[in-house]
Amino acid sequence: MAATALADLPRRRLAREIGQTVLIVVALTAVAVGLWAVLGRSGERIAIQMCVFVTAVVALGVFTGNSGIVSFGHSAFMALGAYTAGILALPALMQRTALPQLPAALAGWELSPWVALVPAALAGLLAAAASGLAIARLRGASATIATLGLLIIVHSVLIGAREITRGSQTFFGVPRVTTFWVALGAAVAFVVLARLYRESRWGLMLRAVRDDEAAATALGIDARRMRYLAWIGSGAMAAIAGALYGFMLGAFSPTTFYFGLIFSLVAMLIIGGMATVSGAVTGVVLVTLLQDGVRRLEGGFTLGGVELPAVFGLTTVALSVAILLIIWLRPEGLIGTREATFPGLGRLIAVVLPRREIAPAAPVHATQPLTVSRLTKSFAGLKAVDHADFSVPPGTVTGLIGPNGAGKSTVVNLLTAQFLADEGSMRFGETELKGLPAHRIAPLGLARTFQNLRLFGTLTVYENVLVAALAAGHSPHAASALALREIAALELGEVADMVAGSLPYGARKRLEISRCLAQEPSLILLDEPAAGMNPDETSDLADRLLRLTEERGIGLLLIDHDLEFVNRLSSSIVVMNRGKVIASGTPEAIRRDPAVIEAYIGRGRARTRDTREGAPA
Ligand SMILES: Nc1ncnc2c1ncn2[C@@H]1O[C@H](COP(=O)(O)OP(=O)(O)OP(=O)(O)O)[C@@H](O)[C@H]1O
Repeated sequence: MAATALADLPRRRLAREIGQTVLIVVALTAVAVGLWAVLGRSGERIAIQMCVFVTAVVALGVFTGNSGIVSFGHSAFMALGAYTAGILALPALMQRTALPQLPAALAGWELSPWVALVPAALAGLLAAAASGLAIARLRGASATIATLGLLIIVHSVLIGAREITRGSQTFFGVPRVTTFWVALGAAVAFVVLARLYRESRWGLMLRAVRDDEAAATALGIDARRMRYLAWIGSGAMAAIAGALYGFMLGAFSPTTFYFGLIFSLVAMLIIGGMATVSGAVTGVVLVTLLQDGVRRLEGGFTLGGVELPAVFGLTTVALSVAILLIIWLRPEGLIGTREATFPGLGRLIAVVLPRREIAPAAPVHATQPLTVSRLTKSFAGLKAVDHADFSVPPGTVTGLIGPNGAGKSTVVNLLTAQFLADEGSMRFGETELKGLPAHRIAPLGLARTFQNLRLFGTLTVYENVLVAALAAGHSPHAASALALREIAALELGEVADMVAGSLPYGARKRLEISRCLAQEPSLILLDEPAAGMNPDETSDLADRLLRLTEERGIGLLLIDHDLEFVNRLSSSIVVMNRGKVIASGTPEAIRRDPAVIEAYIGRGRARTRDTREGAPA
């Protein structure tokens, strides 16, 4: 991709995003209006329920889709929203009849249903803010189980608080104001909100955390905070969806918002594809149509003259079969991991959007040395790093070599707080790194790559680099210009719009370095950047790294088994063996050091990759 085409990428991406949102809104409106037009009154009812469920599933997707954590707690937020809005909007006479013992603070408000949506959202927000303190700390199955706990707790509280909710009895008399246009308007508003969030700085960072939490944290992204923000936002949105559902039903009980509801909502999200807003909407539309179709057959029907009996629960069976089929045939859901798109529309919108410029590279003027003293880390008695001492002068390339298992990667993992050090200190300039949480390391100017590539697999090359620049605190405009610069620097322009997970190996390796550079670090810890590369690729990488360090003054701590590569780049080399630093000095001095020769060859390792590729001899 030529530089001009690369500079055009953010504009095309923004146009595509706008096109995607327009496509969802138009498709949803067409289905809703179509149902009403074709089926009349019953179609209108189905369309209203479909749109209310779109608000609920889109709200659920804001957390579940972007964090990858399935939540069963969102119907609890819906219940809180429905009861809060219902109580406050209940006509006074009805309130006295249905809830004679309602506490004075809640009685007699008789709010307009639209005004009642505000306290409903607040109730969801507060409940999410409180429960999120625990849930945002968790990930995977433990987080999902915690959300299940939330659902059970809220359900029990609603049943227990009889004076406020009528307990397990039906809560009735709620004004039925969720009309077709209200439901459609809310669904469209939620779609736009969810799309804005997904493509925002916070949404992109949470998706990076979802794809690889360790890599995101190494960029300075606070994973818990990102999950917490999404949980709160989606909790408030789910409460509004719940209030609209209550205003649609007019009467409900705690059971309305229990397992049955959340099972349907999660099923819709899984069927459509939970990673995207278009997936959430597709899931709701398809499941609504499926359920409605099957419900018509539930009471029995005649097929080719044969009378088939009524089958109770056929809709639930159909939904379960649909989920099983999707999980089996297309685990990422019908829409997949990329938002549904309409290419022509994106190109049209691109014409009116401004172009971004590629930012010029500025030297970083690294001034902070890295000083490691008496650093120690044991794993179950094995001293992976044993009182290691070395330093990396600012703006220089220092090699860190040693045989397999010497402790090199563990040093990098200690420096970036992936592991906690047992003893010793690691100072970067004036700052002690020991004790800092992982996401506080990158902002100091310390970036890293991983021995086993850790990219954000569902994000594009551009988004991988963009999220690094955003995490470094740049404005969206500056981050975009920076991302383009680093993509061009590593010659990734051709693949800039491709999903990182689909790149060839060499390009992935370069992308990891490009992502580091977008943070404008003063020191990069490169863990085996040339591993798996052929000699031509390795020599090409060495040229690039030399250019980067010379032109920009960035320092490198370079780990690699290819000693020719390390020798070519490094002004000094630190050698580790069995956790200890056994030598340090210039490449020439290291090559002649008897302890180093012993470590590499003395133990009969002459045929290892290290020695083949130019071990000190
Ligand atoms: N998370 C862990 N749990 C237990 N042991 C570990 C862990 N990480 C590393 N080790 C052990 O610590 C020692 C040092 O490993 P480390 O990966 O740091 O070595 P290395 O020099 O980077 O090796 P290589 O060049 O093969 O990557 C090894 O014996 C390894 O098995």
